Parts: sequence; structure tokens; C-alpha cells
Amino acid sequence: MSGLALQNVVKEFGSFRAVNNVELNVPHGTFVCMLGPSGCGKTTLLRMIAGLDLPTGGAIRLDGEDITHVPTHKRNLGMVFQSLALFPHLTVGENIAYPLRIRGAAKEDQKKRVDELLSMIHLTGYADRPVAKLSGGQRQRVAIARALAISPKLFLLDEPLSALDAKLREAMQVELRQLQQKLGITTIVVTHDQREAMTMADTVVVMNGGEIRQAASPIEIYRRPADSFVADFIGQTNLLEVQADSAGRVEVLGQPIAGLALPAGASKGTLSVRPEDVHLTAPGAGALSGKVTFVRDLGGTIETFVDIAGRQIVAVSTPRARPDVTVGQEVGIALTPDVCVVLKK
Ligand SMILES: Nc1ncnc2c1ncn2[C@@H]1O[C@H](COP(=O)(O)OP(=O)(O)OP(=O)(O)O)[C@@H](O)[C@H]1O
Repeated sequence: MSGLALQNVVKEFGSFRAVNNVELNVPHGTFVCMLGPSGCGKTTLLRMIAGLDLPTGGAIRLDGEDITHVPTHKRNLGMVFQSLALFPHLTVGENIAYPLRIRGAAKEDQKKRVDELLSMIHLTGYADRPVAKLSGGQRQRVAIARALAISPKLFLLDEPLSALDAKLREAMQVELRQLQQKLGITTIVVTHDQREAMTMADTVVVMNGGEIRQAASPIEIYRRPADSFVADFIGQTNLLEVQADSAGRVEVLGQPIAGLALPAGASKGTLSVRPEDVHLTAPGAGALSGKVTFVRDLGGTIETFVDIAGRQIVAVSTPRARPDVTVGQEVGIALTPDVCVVLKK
């Protein structure tokens, strides 16, 4: 297969298993974001792909070749890791040309490639600037250009935008994705920022406890989470216990809801419904009923918190569809099967 394949990859530090039997195929030219809580093993996995750590078990293949034991400098990688900062005493051009220079590229070839890359990162004319005089975003773009100078087979980035302020980070996410699409380079980014992952990735890989919980497109991860960990980790969701009643119907908080099905063979599960899919109705008109406990008006969205038998549900609406409710009011909650996902417990 063309691209990257992780086959049963394991990493142990002493008796602690940081990465547990990871299987993943990254087709050539795709963009993968690895996402998960702190300590879930995403950096360790990236370091093994980079050759900076050796797996305890399993294999890593690039375009069909087993590279598990190939040293980093022979893997043909571009890397932007937090620890690999730019050389502060060199100019922008010298930084970008550095990987070409140490590989013995001719001076004119270096210059041509630097100009090409500067145009790609929208910094044409910046070759002679000292990197110390660049803004945070410009510096990050130079780091990206330096990593791409050798036209690598694989582009690896670890939290590349985390040092930037929120606005710039969002702009850079779009830029990075556009650059990747233009070059068609297989790219893997580690991030803890789900918005970043959803913006850039063809495939989001959600990890927890050293394992992949789900690898799928951003929209599938959001709409069809594989389990309650993924549902809760990605975006906001309402999680409610569900079980089969004596007649085999699915009950949510004691109320049977038509059209819901439990996972095969299960008598219990967890229902996930996104706040934007929760609709408030007149009391008694919905599948469930509860009492409004709080209304948060954030300008662009309005969140209504409803207590149902001690469980809290959040409904989100736009100002135009603002629910006409006040704190303390009884409301109904409409739950339709098409917006609910029932997950394994
Ligand atoms: N060299 C090491 N020796 C021992 N334990 C390690 C080592 N490197 C990582 N670990 C442990 O392995 C686990 C996974 O670490 P890793 O850095 O891959 O997590 P992460 O998902 O990238 O977290 P973060 O988002 O905080 O960077 C953690 O529990 C960490 O403490």
C-alpha cells in the first residue's frame, strides 16, 4: 500500500504500556490528526513514526517498506516538533536551506527551492530577514517550509500551532491544510485541539489510554462516535443511560422512546444526543420532561440547561430560534431517533 501503515504497534516504558496494539493505515496524500487527552500516547506514537523512539512490538511501513528500524535521517521525513526550533542566528533563507545545505545541494538549487517555499508560505522577499525579527506565525511558517525543503515522503507535526494565539492559530490551520492539499503530502499532526483536528484532517484518530478509540472522518466522528468516550471528547454532547424495558423497548430515563435500538446483544447502553439536536417543546409534548435551571446567552448561541430527574441536559439554539423559556419553567424535550446515537456501555 502506498502511504503509512502501523501494524500492531506497541510501546512500553518499563512495565507501563504507553501505546497498545495500534493498527492504522494512512493512505498516501491524506491528512491525519491524532487527538486525545494528555498522556494518551499520541506523541509517543508520532515519535515512533519519526524513528525517535523504537517500538517494543509491531511494525511501521512506509510505501510498503518496513521502516521500523530505519534511522530517522533515512526515513525521508519533514518534522515540525516543538523542540525543533529555528536557528535564531540564521536568516529565514538560511534556515529553510539548511536541510539542503547539509545534504550538499548546489547553491543555486538551494536558492530556487527557498524562493519556491517562501512563495508557498506567503513570505516572498523575506529570505534575508533574521528569524528573530519575525512574528510567531511567520516563524511557524518558516519552520514548516524548512521541514518541507527536502520534499519529504511524510510530514510529521507535534502541536505545531499551540504557541500561537487563538486567532492566528485558526488562520494557520487553514493555511496548513491548503498547503498540504496543494503538495499532496501525507501528513500526521498531533494536537489536543479538536477544532484544529476537525478543520484540517481527512481522518481524525481519537486515542485514549494508548489505544485508538476511533479513526474516521471529522463528520463521522462527530455524528457517529464509536463509543461514549469519543462522543464526550469530541464537541459537546448529552449522555444518558438507556436500557431495554420488559417489552424490549428502549427506555431513556424510564420513558420508552420509539425507534431507538440498543447495540446488538446489549440490554443497556448510553445515548448520545448533541445539544443542537435537543428541541424544547411544551410540557408533556416531548418524549421527556424537565425543568429549566439556567439559560446562557452567548450572543451567537443560546444554551438552555434542563434538569430531568436529576440529570442535566443542554439544548443549544440560535438567537432566531430562541426558546421562549425562563428558569424554573417546565418544558418537554423532543428526542427523535435520527439524531440519537446509542453507544455500547
Ligand atoms: N520516556 C518515557 N519514559 C516513561 N514514560 C513515558 C516516556 N514518554 C512518555 N511516557 C508516558 O507515556 C504516556 C504517553 O505519553 P505521550 O507523551 O505519548 O502522551 P501525549 O498523548 O502526547 O500527551 P500530551 O498531550 O500531554 O503531550 C504518558 O503516561 C507518559 O508519561
